[in-house]
Amino acid sequence: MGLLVEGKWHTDWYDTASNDGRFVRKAAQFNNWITADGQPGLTGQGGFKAEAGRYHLYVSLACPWAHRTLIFRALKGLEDMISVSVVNSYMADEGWTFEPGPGVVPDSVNGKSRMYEIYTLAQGDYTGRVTVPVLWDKQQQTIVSNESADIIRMLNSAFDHLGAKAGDYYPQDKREEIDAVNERVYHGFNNGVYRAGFATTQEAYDEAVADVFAVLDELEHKLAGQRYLAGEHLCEADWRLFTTLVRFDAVYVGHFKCNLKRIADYPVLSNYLRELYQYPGIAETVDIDYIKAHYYASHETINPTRIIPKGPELDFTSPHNREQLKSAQPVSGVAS
Ligand SMILES: N[C@@H](CCC(=O)N[C@@H](CS)C(=O)NCC(=O)O)C(=O)O
Repeated sequence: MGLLVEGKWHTDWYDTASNDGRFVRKAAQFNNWITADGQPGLTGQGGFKAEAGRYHLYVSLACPWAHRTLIFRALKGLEDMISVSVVNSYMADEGWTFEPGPGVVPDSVNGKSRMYEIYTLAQGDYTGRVTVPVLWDKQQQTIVSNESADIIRMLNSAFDHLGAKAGDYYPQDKREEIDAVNERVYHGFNNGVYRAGFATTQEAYDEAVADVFAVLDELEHKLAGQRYLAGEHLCEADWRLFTTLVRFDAVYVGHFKCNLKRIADYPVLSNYLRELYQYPGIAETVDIDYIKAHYYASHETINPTRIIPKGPELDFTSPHNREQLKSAQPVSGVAS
């Protein structure tokens, strides 16, 4: 674990001391958008036109934020248009690397061996954390974005005219509702598990765990009466929830001490999780062994022995009962 300061790599764990033991996630620093015509998007510079073969994703299979981007690449059928590299699951003194190992797909675009070299290639004097996912532009030789929330919105629509699969996971008429759910799920749950796991005071941990389970209790109730988070249509908010749910029993219960309950103890959420896992193309984006290897081995301050637990036994392939709730075709026709 480390960070870049003016283009130089420094070995450093997260600073929680200046925040009373609380883990505070820093905002991403590359905020450009790929658009259909290359016009500027919501933030950043223009000049990133959607083109097949032009862009590359750098991901870790462990990272729930990077996982979102792999899911959207699969949902939208962009595998042939956007290439991918996968870092080694072990993140140590050099940060993310392309050291050979299970699941690793080397950096075929820039031939680098460490992720921080991709950041310095884009910006020689970069200061900040070196995170995945990174969306890379092979043409301009730079980072388009390192913010997963933005990347999935680009993948959702910018490549549609080039033959991406139909399906709008952020439809205009649902945006307000999706944004509100995202807000709650992000702070309390997606980032809540990290706030619990990386807390260095009892108070910070207690606060975070209370948030995590308040959200889970709420969602268990909500999803008992509706198929998906924004109603009958599967949407972006569901996929953002999914990446944390699918890691929860394997990693967040034990390693991050979010152990009041497991997802297996929530019948509605268990069925919902299985439905999303079984959605075409999704199971292939989930690698539980890689995920466990990353968390238990990389966070030395949390698990100094680096022993990876054997369990739990998980089966996301068994039947779910969600068909009994009404579903509808997403706006432009993805099967429900
Ligand atoms: N805002 C980013 C957050 C990404 C993020 O924090 N990724 C983690 C892995 S799960 C990372 O690369 N951490 C390395 C570090 O902080 O040094 C996003 O959602 O894209």
